[in-house]
Amino acid sequence: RGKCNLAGWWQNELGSEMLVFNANSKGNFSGEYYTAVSSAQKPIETSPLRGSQHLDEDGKCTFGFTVNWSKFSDSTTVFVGQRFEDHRGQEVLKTGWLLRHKVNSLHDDWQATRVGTNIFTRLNCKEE
Ligand SMILES: O=C1C=CC(=NNc2ccccc2C(=O)O)C=C1
Repeated sequence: RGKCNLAGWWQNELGSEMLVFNANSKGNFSGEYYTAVSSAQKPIETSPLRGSQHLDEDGKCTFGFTVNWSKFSDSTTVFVGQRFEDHRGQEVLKTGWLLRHKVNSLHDDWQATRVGTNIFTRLNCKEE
């Protein structure tokens, strides 16, 4: 597992957490996303994520992954980004995302996709 190992626990600035499993030899990985964002205070449930990363050895791999918010709402978020180490050597995932929520008619398609950015940092307190 080279320097670009994304496996483990991450947290974004919204307080959402995700557990990423080890990528296979093709760079494909899966994981579980625990959103801090949900209208109703539903019990924290996990949403599945699936993604793909580059396995370059310099530790600055690019990646993308999709979160299916199946349990919460008929919507999907795709994240795309890159791993960096900051000046303190802390790992950071700089990402952009698109959130698509289901709309009932083609006429509403214009308002169905939101865009934003997220920064994920490692959650060291959690074990595997
Ligand atoms: O039912 C839902 C629907 C959409 C959601 N979007 N979360 C996000 C969308 C973009 C970036 C981060 C998050 C997050 O949850 O951290 C979460 C639960």
